[in-house]
Amino acid sequence: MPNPKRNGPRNGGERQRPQLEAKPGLDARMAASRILGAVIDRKTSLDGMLDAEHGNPAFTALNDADRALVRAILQTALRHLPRLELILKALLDTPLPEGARALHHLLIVAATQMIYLDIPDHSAVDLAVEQANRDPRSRRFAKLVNAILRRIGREKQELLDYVSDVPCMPDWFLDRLTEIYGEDHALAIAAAQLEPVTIDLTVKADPEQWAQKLSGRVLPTGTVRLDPFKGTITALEGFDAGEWWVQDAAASIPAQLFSDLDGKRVADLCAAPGGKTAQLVLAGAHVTAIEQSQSRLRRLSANLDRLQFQAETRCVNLLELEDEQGFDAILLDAPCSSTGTTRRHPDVLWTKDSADIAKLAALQERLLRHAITLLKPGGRIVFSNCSIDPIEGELLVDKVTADHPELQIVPVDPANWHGLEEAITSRGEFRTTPAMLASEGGLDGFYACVIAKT
Ligand SMILES: C[S@@+](CC[C@H](N)C(=O)[O-])C[C@H]1O[C@@H](n2cnc3c(N)ncnc32)[C@H](O)[C@@H]1O
Repeated sequence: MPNPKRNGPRNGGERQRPQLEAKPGLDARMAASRILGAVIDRKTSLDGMLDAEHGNPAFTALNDADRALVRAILQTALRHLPRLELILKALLDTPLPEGARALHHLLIVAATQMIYLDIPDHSAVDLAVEQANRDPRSRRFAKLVNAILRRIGREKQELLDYVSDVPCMPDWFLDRLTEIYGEDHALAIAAAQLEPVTIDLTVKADPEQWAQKLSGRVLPTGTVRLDPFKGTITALEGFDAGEWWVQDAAASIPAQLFSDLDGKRVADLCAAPGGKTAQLVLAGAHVTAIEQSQSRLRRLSANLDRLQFQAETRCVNLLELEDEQGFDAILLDAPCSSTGTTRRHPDVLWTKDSADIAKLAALQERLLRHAITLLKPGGRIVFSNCSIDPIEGELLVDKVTADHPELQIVPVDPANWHGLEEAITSRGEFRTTPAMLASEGGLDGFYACVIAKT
């Protein structure tokens, strides 16, 4: 047999590639495996890789239906990762070779489809075996892939029962939550993030009427929570007319913690994509929206345009912002670990660790200390973020207020928050976790605190 590599291409220099038969759905599964690998092994955040224009090339090359499939596979796989890994471990006589990461990801993707996404077993198995055969790193394991996945098909229910009590979080995070909230609450948070994701709207006016029109209900935050529906959000009544915007119930709390904002000069310091800017404008404030990312600021402006809202926008690093006049009120919704949003962003727990949380807390402390210098005496600042670790919330506020006798926490009045009393701390801060408002389907984890400057 001649060695094609040594002899080189024969027809005028053009290399002949074997034509691989196109298999519907195979490209999507290969993209899902590759992106899963980037999340787990290289700690790359999912959002960027699933961006329609600038995302991972394996994703952007897909049609809309395949993109939706990849999203569903990845969200589901990352939500259930510890259970899926335990199932694979139970089915393997010996562990996979350490470097066989492509094989591991391929098996997780196929198992996700068979166990959690109701894809017919034969189709998932065929495609996974084909995928293994097409990848030189996994080819020699094609028979193993076939055997393991067929067993999953046969023993699905037993396997699900076997892992049903396993919390779907990395150990370091579950340990940290247990330390903060106690074991029961920590396990409730782990369970809550497996619940179906809810869609919440903040409406300009009349939530009851919008809840009726769009088939939803009004939550204690005034948010309209939609019943599960098929279709696209942008096709719903009121979207084009700018009557509402999508915003998780918890994310709507911080901007509601100011008292009268009418006519006040208010800074929204980490503003994009602008959900809270819109609330401040709606409350009658003259808003200056500060955001350091040009592309995110463009998104904020587009969102405000749709809502027919106006705000001054400035693309600047908050740490370099100066303002002689001073603001009457400031909202600082700081960049954080986002550990309260794992229902929607399950990759967070696999791409961040405790060192990231500490780094982000240090950044937030600098941002808060600078924000205080921009506030007029007599003004109020609301500090918030979507982390559920007090290092980024309660403890950080303690540290900063301890150095500033002119700052005091203004307690939130539980009487104004019927149904959410459990989310108000003894000091009067807001502290939601995904395990709260359980009868309504939960909400994101958030921290928010009102601080007055004398
Ligand atoms: C948690 S998001 C804000 C969400 C926003 N408040 C909302 O409700 O739609 C944090 C934002 O802060 C921006 N950011 C981070 N560091 C910043 C800085 N030093 N100066 C200005 N903006 C910053 C990020 O680009 C990001 O858009």
